[in-house]
Amino acid sequence: MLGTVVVGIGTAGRVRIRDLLSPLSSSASEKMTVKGFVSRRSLGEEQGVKQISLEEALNREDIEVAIVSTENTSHEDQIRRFLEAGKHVCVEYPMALSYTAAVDLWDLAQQKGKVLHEEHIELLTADFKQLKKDVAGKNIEEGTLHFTGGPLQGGFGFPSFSGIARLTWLVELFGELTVKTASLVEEKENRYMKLTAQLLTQDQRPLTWIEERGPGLSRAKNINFRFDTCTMEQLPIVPREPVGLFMQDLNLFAQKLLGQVPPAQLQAERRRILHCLELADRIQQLSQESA
Ligand SMILES: NC(=O)C1=CN([C@@H]2O[C@H](COP(=O)(O)OP(=O)(O)OC[C@H]3O[C@@H](n4cnc5c(N)ncnc54)[C@H](O)[C@@H]3O)[C@@H](O)[C@H]2O)C=CC1
Ligand SMILES: C=CC1=C(C)/C(=C/c2[nH]c(/C=C3N=C(/C=C4\NC(=O)C(C)=C4C=C)C(C)=C\3CCC(=O)O)c(CCC(=O)O)c2C)NC1=O
Repeated sequence: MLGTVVVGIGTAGRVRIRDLLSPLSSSASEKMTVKGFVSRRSLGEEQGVKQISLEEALNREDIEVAIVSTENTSHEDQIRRFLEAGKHVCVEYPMALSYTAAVDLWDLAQQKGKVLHEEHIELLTADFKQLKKDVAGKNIEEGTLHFTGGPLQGGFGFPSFSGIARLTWLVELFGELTVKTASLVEEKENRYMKLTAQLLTQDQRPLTWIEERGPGLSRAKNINFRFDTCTMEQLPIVPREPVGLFMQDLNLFAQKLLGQVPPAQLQAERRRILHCLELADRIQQLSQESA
């Protein structure tokens, strides 16, 4: 059994503990067992699981795996510590708030011979899986992905990083991209922000990504994809799948821990993750230059 610690008890961390306590039967995650959790607050217990200190989590030999579910600004440091301590790491996206930090972390994981896995539940949703099928084989001429949501608490980093899931959608659908322009409108007093990035596909087709957050904005993604043969103006409407998103991700991570994921798939994932973080970095740079 792979002893596991969960770090950070927010929405994601609680779901991680829940899933570890009742893994999907006959799945790789049955090989994981939760040994404790780490929090900066004194919580004592969570779902019957005991709080332990970060030091204990790093030093205990029966803990081989860490799931990092804290706010984004602390991911890099926590991943580094757990990898240095010889643990495998699963981190909620984004793994870091700069491209160079992410490259360093992947190098460290390789050097230590440990699995580094970045969760991407946005790729596991039923609507995305259908969208990917619908887009396959079509030629994009121009497209927009407009995300709206409520304001984020502090610690989530620049919006191209906290919104990496949208960038990851675009890259999964249309291939590697370049950034043409980017700008950020921020009204701190209103807790409002809007990031607009102009991207280009390898065929020089324009894609616009808008990430907009403010009070009263509900969590939604609007698309407008113009292809040579048709236009898509809404996400496919499909029922939710029976297995939860974080549970699907846990299974994928567990399969990596058990060596069941082909190297080519691991490499492709790593390349996509680094590409998206490089785009996020460039978007941040251009936004700050244009400000
Ligand atoms: N909630 C979701 O559905 C998803 C979340 N994620 C990722 O999971 C991670 C955690 O997100 P959530 O659980 O939703 O956030 P959250 O805000 O519910 O939880 C974050 C945890 O960090 C603690 N925290 C935040 N700032 C702190 C500070 N400055 N000092 C001490 N403690 C602090 C909070 O108390 C909480 O325990 C993020 O990286 C996010 O991008 C990724 C995909 C989906
Ligand atoms: C209800 C309040 C609610 C909160 C506070 C919330 C937080 C939240 N959801 C996220 C992603 C996400 N959250 C979800 C889904 C959910 N996540 C949930 O907490 C719930 C209940 C669902 C519904 C099934 C998905 C699928 C993602 C991946 C990114 C995406 O596709 O939008 C993220 C990561 C950053 C981001 O991509 O925006 C945060 C911080 N999501 C919420 O819905």
